[in-house]
Amino acid sequence: MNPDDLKILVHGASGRMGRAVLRLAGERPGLRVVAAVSRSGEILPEAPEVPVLPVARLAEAPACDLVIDFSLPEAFDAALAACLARGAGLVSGTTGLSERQHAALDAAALQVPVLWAANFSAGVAVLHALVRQAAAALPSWDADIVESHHVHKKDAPSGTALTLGEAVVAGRGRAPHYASLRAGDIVGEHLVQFTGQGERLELVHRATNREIFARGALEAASRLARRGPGRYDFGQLLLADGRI
Ligand SMILES: NC(=O)C1=CN([C@@H]2O[C@H](COP(=O)(O)OP(=O)(O)OC[C@H]3O[C@@H](n4cnc5c(N)ncnc54)[C@H](OP(=O)(O)O)[C@@H]3O)[C@@H](O)[C@H]2O)C=CC1
Ligand SMILES: O=C(O)C1=N[C@H](C(=O)O)C[C@H](O)C1
Repeated sequence: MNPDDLKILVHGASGRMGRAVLRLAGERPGLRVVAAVSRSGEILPEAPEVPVLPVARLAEAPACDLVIDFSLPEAFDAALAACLARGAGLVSGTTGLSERQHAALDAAALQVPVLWAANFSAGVAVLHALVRQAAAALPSWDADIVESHHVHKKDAPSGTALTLGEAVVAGRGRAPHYASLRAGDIVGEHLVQFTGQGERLELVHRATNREIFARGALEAASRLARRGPGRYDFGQLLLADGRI
């Protein structure tokens, strides 16, 4: 893969995130969307010059270096298969994946670079470390994670809530409780709350524009271009020198 001319296929292109990726990809030098895949195969106004294939014709998509996937669990297997068939890397933000699908990501990482992240925002990348630190310092306090999203979101708890829950477990060995709210057009909010006797610690992240996730995924794609096969972590890739 040529890191100065990275050829990208966008999977789940007609969705909220797919369209944001198409809209913003043009801003990034060294990166080119060569095709998009959606269920209908209709040309998308965000990138009218990009050929769009219906999912049934994914195999006909042109060669690419990386697939950026924001779809749904039922569509995800096809995106991963397309990567393996082309020797292309994968940047995926699809949440609600099954254990089998996470195992398939591990297996694919033996052949191609793979980066799956439940959240491509810089703030949540930092929040993980804070949550782990708080959980380790407050092992006897109650831990709860409350996530709020728009009414169209299908999975609950959100992928971010679950990975923040993993940080809680890493810190104190016990899982938190989860609560999910679906309301209006909330882009994505996560509250991690530690409650003791007479005091409460709250760590909150609020996304107010989903373009931050699209920018994060494009940034991940650019950074993955210089890497070989393996499983990569968004936080580690982004915070390689400890800061954004
Ligand atoms: N990691 C992160 O930072 C973020 C992750 N997400 C996650 O990204 C995913 C997409 O979110 P969002 O864009 O809001 O969702 P949308 O529902 O808007 O988009 C989903 C996309 O997947 C396509 N799709 C659905 N079912 C199938 C199928 N059976 N076969 C092929 N394609 C299919 C849809 O096509 P069609 O238009 O035809 O329905 C659409 O293009 C979700 O899992 C969400 O949780 C979201 C934001 C940030
Ligand atoms: O579906 C969404 O919108 C979002 N999904 C991700 C998740 O499940 O955590 C990330 C973000 O919160 C938006």
